[in-house]
Amino acid sequence: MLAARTRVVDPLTSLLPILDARAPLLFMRRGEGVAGLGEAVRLTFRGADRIAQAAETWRRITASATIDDPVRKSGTGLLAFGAFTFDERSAFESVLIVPRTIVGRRDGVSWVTEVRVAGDETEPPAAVAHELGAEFRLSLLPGEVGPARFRELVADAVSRIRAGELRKVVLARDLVGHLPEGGDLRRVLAELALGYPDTWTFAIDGHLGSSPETLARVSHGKVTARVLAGSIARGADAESDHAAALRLATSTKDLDEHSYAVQSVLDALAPHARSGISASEIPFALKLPNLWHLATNIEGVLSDVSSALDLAAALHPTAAVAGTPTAKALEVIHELEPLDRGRYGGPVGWVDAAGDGKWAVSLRSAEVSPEGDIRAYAGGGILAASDPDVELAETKLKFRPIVEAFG
Ligand SMILES: C=C(O[C@@H]1C=C(C(=O)O)C=C[C@H]1O)C(=O)O
Repeated sequence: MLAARTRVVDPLTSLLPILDARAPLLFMRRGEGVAGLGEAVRLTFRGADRIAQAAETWRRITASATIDDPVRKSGTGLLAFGAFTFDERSAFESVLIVPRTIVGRRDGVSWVTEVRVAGDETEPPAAVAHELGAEFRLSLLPGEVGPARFRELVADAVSRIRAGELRKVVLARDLVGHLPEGGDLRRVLAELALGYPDTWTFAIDGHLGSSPETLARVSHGKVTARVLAGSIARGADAESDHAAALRLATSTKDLDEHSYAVQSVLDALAPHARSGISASEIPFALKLPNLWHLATNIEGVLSDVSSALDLAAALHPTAAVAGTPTAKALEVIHELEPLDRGRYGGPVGWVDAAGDGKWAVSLRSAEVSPEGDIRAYAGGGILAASDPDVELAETKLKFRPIVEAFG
């Protein structure tokens, strides 16, 4: 049995300094979001229906909880952070974590929620800022799939697509490194948040990153998503940058790749939003510091009681991280990619007791083990027209946020 009590507090200037240096819990964009301290409950899930199981368990937990929440915004009251593996066979755990103390900040309002577990008399940790640890720099080096191997994998995938086995598959490679003794992960999160303010900066169970892609956001019965697929490097000056965006927006290969990803999201949401879901006809070019992406915003009104986590279960894996058709793409990933993606490519985010929540696709991310071993991931959608060198260059750009944040 859980009891949660939410109160408005004096406006906080930043969520970062209150986080735990080695086990930060955070989901934030443009400085607003939620942070957690301690663990009241930690649930782990495995197997094909790991996300659906988590959604069901969360419904049970919240139904029996006592919630004192006069603030009543999305994210106030009881809340769980979650990070789910991309693949059902991953050795990594999929987790839901209910912190003992939750701190939120949105639209000029800051709040704190304290969570108590029946029988535990200890006080939830206080949300106080503490100074960041010493600066550090580390290099991330090629891991299991180095650049040469990645090019081979892309070439293999292209020939399988040309042979008609599937239309699109997303392949990834990895970089590895080690966190120095006492390394404060808040330094990494601060770099990510500063460099990529328009993305979701997250840290959940040692999985952290800065994702531009919203898998599903539920707020008061409305669902929104942002699909990304199709990428091009930013230009060095205004003119070439504009030309790059134009090239992306008119590239048949990228528009095709994008439409597969949008369709996979529309199909998965349709049963939950019967009165219709709308997506813009033509994708727009989303500008990030390292890349342009083709992007489509999707929105609808929920026609059932699905929580944000139910929708994450319905949506994962989208064509943006797996491919098209999904089952075949997963098979090809298993065959070609000798990596355990961990929570990269999986849903990361939070859900509250009302079912509201925000889930991103974990991209531009890394796993940091309790021992400090780091593995970062980046990938891209491979189509019949893909070129191994271009795909490799794209993963370099996608690694940039994480490489710079650690370096
Ligand atoms: C797979 C990644 O990104 C995804 C693939 C993209 C692409 O292939 O163009 C673009 C954005 C993401 O949906 C990644 O960042 O690792």
